[in-house]
Amino acid sequence: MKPTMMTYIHEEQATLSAMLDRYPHDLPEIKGKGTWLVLATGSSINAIKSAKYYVENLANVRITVEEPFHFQHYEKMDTATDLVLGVSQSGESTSTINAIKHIGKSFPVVTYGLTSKLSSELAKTVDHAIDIEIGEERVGYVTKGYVATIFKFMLLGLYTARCNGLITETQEGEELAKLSVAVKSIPQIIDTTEVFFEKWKDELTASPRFTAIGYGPSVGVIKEMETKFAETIRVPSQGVELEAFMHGPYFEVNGNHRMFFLDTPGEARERLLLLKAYEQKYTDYIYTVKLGESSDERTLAINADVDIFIAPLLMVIPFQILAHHIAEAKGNNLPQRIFTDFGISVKSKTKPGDYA
Ligand SMILES: O=P(O)(O)OC[C@H]1O[C@](O)(CO)[C@@H](O)[C@@H]1O
Repeated sequence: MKPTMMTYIHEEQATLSAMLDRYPHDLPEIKGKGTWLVLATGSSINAIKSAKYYVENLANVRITVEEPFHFQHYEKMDTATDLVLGVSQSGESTSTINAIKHIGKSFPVVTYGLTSKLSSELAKTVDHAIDIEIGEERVGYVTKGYVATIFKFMLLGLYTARCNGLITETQEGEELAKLSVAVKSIPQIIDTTEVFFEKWKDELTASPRFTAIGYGPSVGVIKEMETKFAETIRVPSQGVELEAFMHGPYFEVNGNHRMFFLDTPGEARERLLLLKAYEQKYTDYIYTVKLGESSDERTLAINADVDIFIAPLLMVIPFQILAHHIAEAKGNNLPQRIFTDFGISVKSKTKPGDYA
């Protein structure tokens, strides 16, 4: 039988747990490098945005995350940059490979690549390749590889903190224990999402438009909702940062709009709740994905003991499942691949994806 998104979603817990067991495995010892540039596109850039704050806080580094094509052609390299990391699950996204080649030729900076394919062009291009450790994901709408990319980057941050003496061995162990708690909660998140989908299936499936709103570390999550819903459900879907939504996009809201609010602790939460209450006057279709508990039936509560920096690893899982289920309920035949010549035609990939 062909694997589906759900096949890989159900493998997420075991995969991440095995990565934890192998830690620090193939992670490089990065010492004395404080200004990192990360280049990635699609789900890979969303994954890095999701892990960025965790890594920055722990490893005391400054991370700039950029779209590689735009960066290569229009941005100016910060000469303080002392590490460049290209992230591509397939290792075959041309923009990431080309930007790394360009930087390697023009600047004396060490390059790393994070990929699940060590034989890929990205892996061959960089000075040091790091394995995402999932093997190949044979469904193009990536799920397991997405959370594994977040996780591996988090583990890289943790190991870097340790290598630079920023945390003790005991603190490193405590951090690994926190990550383990997060990983153990995945089956419960899957179950909760299944119940949520069954309840709201009809109105979600009938939606002409989806918007997700969040802030801080959740921005990676809402951006991945945008990517995953567009790839699978194939109706306009947008992830908008909370404050950005308040400066224009709110004019678009109408009674058909389905809106997801990502409710996480933080200073910005008051504004999120104000916005949610405001929009509830204009559409009935407001849903919340919340860290913690809730008795509200339109809230999908992720009851896991994680902080806001680890939360993006878990909060994306409901969106992965909803993307799959809503697409199937709409009658989109996901195993039937479409636009198979796209990547080569527009030169966004070095080769067609090897999908089931
Ligand atoms: O992580 P990669 O392999 O560079 O892929 C980036 C993006 O490109 C796609 O494969 C589409 O071309 C997306 O599914 C993916 O998110």
